[in-house]
Amino acid sequence: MINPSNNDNLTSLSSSSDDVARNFISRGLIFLQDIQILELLLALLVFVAIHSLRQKKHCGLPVWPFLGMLPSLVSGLQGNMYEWISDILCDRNGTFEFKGPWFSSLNCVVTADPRNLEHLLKTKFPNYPKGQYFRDTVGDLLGGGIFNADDEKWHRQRKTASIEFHSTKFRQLTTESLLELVHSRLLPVLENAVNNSTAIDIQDILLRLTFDNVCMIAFGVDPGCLRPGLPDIPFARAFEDATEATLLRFVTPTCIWKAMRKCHKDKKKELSMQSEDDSMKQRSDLLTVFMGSKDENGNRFSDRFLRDICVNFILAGRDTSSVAMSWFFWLLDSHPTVEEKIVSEICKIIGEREDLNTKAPIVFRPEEIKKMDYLQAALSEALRLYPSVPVDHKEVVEDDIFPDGTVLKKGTKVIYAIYAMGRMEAIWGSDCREFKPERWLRGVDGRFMSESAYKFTAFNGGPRLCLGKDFAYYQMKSVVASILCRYHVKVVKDQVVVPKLALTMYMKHGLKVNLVKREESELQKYLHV
Ligand code: HEM
Repeated sequence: MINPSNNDNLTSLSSSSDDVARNFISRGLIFLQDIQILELLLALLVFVAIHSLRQKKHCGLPVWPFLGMLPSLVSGLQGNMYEWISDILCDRNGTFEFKGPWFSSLNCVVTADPRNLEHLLKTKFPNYPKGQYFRDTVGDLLGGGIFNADDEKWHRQRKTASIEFHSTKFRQLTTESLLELVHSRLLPVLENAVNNSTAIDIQDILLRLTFDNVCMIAFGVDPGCLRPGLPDIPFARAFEDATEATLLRFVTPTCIWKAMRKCHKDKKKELSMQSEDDSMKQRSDLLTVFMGSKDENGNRFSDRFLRDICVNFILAGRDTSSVAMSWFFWLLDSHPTVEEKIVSEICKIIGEREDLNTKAPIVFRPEEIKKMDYLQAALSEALRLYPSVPVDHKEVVEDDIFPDGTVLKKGTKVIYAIYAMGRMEAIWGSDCREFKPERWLRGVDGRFMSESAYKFTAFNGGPRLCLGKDFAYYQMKSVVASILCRYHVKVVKDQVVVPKLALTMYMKHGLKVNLVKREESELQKYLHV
């Protein structure tokens, strides 16, 4: 208790009341400071909100101080990124400028305007190379290979590969290897699944098929991914890991290089033996052709460069067509009339055979595959809506202006949104989101008519048009026709189908299907129309 007569007590009373006052003042000051900080934060928030709202009206997307459009990109990444880009591009009449955070190199121009595509892929081709940024990102995996090369380095590879792709020997190799793969490997695996009544992941099976096929074409070696039991192949797994790692820029794909080095050392040994043994069958795979070629100085290509060539070709031809077929089968599941028309076309073509034997298993001939116009239209329509390469990119060398008026500064990155292009009413009309193979057919006899490569950009366009386009169509038509004339492909209930965020548009969860044998009577019905 406090005694008023006691000085000490009084002193202590007065000092404690001073303390209380001091405490009170300092707390008040802290409180005021807190309020000021709060006010400041509130003011900043209001500023940012007003700023972003004003920007939204101005540019289509909010541009946040320091962060640019990053918050919108992050929220776009939560859902379907490609749909998000498509919506913005439709809203912005085909082109928009993405502003990344100030500390990043994400600034770029995104376009889906065919006039701009023609400009950058053809008219001003030298001004739009892949560029340093791309080379730095994927250089560890692609090295100096065709995908990663520009200018003379690209031109040299393109010329050699182009001659090879158009040679009779190469066409023969691709046709024969595909026939073998379909009949000795794909169909037995499918038949096995039918007999065991098991659902299969058709995307996985098709990826295995095209991986084996492209390895046979690129360096004459069959890795055997598509076999009963669907074995895990370390080389294929290493390739997958390395491409995924490249996307994330955490790359050290030594495992691939070791595998590639081994393949091509074996090939060197084989070639040296070949010169000794003339009776050995002549090989016509890409590696053999490049090993026999010389550079502009008359020197043989280095081992490292040959390895890059192989990696690039595998990457180009490995997943693109299998992924396209997977999306195609998924679309077909909900479009039975399209399926009926494809089967009817196949049967009609088979029915024209003079030596038709309805009891023998159907093995398509190359000239029959080429006649399948409706099937080609249906595959093109699937690729229009689900292009295997959903976005691609270039870098601006010198300041330029796009035909739509967009100003481009030297060094700007340009993204062309192939997926979004299939969803632009301005390009394909109001039914652009519908799966309609008929839009590719012309005339009374319904012949397939290709579209401008700057409108339908699934295979790129201009001097860098996909080198494997004809082969890819041939491969996809052979595989699809061989499956559809034997089975109905039914997607399992509750299958979630969404694209994976990667350089190639895989289905994130694969595509589980049940195969149902097609009745003989159904084929007979079409055979006699
Ligand atoms: C549906 C199947 C395919 C699609 C949609 C497709 C699409 C493309 C695209 C978009 C490009 C341009 C890539 C870029 O420059 O960034 C390209 C280039 C290329 N494709 Fe394909 N492709 C397919 C199948 C194939 C196949 C099966 C092969 C080979 C066996 C192949 C070989 C190439 C090559 C070598 C290039 C590089 C051309 C160059 O840069 O000059 N493609 N392809």
